[in-house]
Amino acid sequence: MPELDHEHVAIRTGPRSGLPVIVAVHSTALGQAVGGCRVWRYADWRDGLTDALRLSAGMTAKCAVAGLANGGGKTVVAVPEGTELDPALRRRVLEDVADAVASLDGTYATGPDVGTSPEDMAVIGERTAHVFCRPVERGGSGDSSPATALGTLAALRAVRHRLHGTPALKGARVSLVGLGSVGLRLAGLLAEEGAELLVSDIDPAKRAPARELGATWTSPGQALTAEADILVPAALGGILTGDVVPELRCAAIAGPANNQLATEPVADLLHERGILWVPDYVVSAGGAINALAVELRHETPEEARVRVEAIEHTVTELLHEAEHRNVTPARAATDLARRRLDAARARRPVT
Ligand SMILES: NC(=O)c1ccc[n+]([C@@H]2O[C@H](COP(=O)([O-])OP(=O)(O)OC[C@H]3O[C@@H](n4cnc5c(N)ncnc54)[C@H](O)[C@@H]3O)[C@@H](O)[C@H]2O)c1
Repeated sequence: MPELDHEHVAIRTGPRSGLPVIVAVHSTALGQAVGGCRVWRYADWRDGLTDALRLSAGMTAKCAVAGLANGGGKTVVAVPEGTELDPALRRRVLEDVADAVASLDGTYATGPDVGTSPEDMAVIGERTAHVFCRPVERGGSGDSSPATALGTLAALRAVRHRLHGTPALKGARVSLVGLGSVGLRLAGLLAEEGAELLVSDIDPAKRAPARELGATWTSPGQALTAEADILVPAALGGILTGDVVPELRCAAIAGPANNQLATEPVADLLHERGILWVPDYVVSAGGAINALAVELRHETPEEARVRVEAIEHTVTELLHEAEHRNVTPARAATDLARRRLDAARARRPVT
């Protein structure tokens, strides 16, 4: 059994909702732990706990590599199969989450994730100040997707530079899987830059906006294995499997979709095939960077934008280090996170 390396894990049956509310604080070595609130269906609440442990550790790495003075945490509400989350129950769930977050005295702040929205964060904000991304009119920084898309664009510039010696994306062949909140915005930014876009989504309604951008529409399966300079996963996780790797015809992969690798060793398979894979948690950090800059540091949108665009520099440095040490960018990223965490722990004596 692996060791528990989380600072604090709180599991309670929500007194109002009766549903399992799990808050995992992985690390506060760099500062207050941050990470979204996932409200999702699980066959067994223990699967929700596994998710919370994994996702909160991922947030620690994300913040550390992005150079943020924050640690990682996550909230999971494990909704049992067959439970209908009507508006009344949803409110009770959010109030239970708010009280669980408040009980941690500011060591952790939550935000939106799969199954929650900025509006939900406003409900949580009625009971605790430790919440990010409420709607702008309710005092938050709102939807994080625009900043996530902008940060992904910055990562793509770094990849393009590494592949072709220029950060300009004009003429770059980009294959994008998933035209949701982030993917569609990113497609728009790439179209403005003059990239050659191949796009896909399981939702046929996304075909019309794709056409408006002048992008070529294809099926998700074909987009995944299309000949391209850069493949951009922007839908759900797990699309890079051991079986898919031999079929890929792209030079690099960089996208915001969480947990793209079906299993960790796929990073090595990609490396062996000479395909550059930039870890998703590095590429997708723009939303968190923006929310923390605006809400914690009270920076202007322009100052926050500069921080988000610095993802280009972060990725450039990572790719440089990976090449220099002949390791995968994934390895270079985890090593960087570990160095920053170790340095922070060494500075902060145990009380
Ligand atoms: N929104 C953010 O700020 C943010 C931040 C960090 C990471 N992410 C990650 O980025 C990804 C996209 O986020 P989003 O907010 O745009 O989500 P979203 O739900 O708005 O969009 C996802 C899109 O993917 C499509 N899709 C689902 N399965 C697909 C498949 N098999 N093939 C092709 N398309 C498929 C959906 O139809 C939808 O259009 C997610 O993995 C998310 O966890 C998002």
